[in-house]
Amino acid sequence: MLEIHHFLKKYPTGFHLEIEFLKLEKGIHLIQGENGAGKSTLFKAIAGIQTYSGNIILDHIDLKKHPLPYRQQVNFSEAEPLFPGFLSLDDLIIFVSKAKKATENQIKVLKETFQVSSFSANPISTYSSGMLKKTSLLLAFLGEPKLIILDEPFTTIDTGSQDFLIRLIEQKSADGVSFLLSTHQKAFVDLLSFKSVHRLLHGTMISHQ
Ligand SMILES: Nc1ncnc2c1ncn2[C@@H]1O[C@H](COP(=O)(O)OP(=O)(O)OP(=O)(O)O)[C@@H](O)[C@H]1O
Repeated sequence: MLEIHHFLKKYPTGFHLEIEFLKLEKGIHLIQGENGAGKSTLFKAIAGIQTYSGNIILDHIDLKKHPLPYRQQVNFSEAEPLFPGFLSLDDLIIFVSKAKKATENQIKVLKETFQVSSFSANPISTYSSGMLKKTSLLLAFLGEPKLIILDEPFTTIDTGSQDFLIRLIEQKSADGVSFLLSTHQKAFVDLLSFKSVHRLLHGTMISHQ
């Protein structure tokens, strides 16, 4: 499904993340690591919003050679999402649905699932942190991605929302969608069945299974 070759990302601060080779088969994958280990850096690169050296390939599509078809297949919810405050979730749904080719029915189901209808027409500047997180998570499920990257998806959302997010991930995974997840919350590691688990340690990746 996803292959990474000769990956290198260096920041001016001196931090560098290096992955010689990584192959992830279809399934749910966990990336662990302490604060600052490089998880978000890796996720942003795989999502196509971070420069890097090397190659990232999803189902034979190289991100650098074919950025548009690649990005059509990969959705990303950031750990701390930022959106223009004057837009509403409904505005973002219209924009992202066009880019990701989401159907009206899918939008309706996702709005019901994430229970966002009470605030989705309001400007994002008025959202609580949980509403903002739901906004980012909902957008990550739009369209027909092959890979959904969820960086710390369980933070700030309430326990009911955490439960339905687990179910949604399992359901989408059963439909053939792969996931790349990070979480500092151990309880969720035990709730999902991971195909592989990897740990980043000072910019180096150690694979456990
Ligand atoms: N834009 C940037 N410019 C310079 N350094 C950065 C930048 N973004 C991240 N870093 C550095 O890269 C390293 C890895 O950061 P990253 O956000 O990828 O870690 P993380 O594993 O996601 O951490 P956390 O668990 O705290 O979210 C850190 O040392 C951080 O300071």
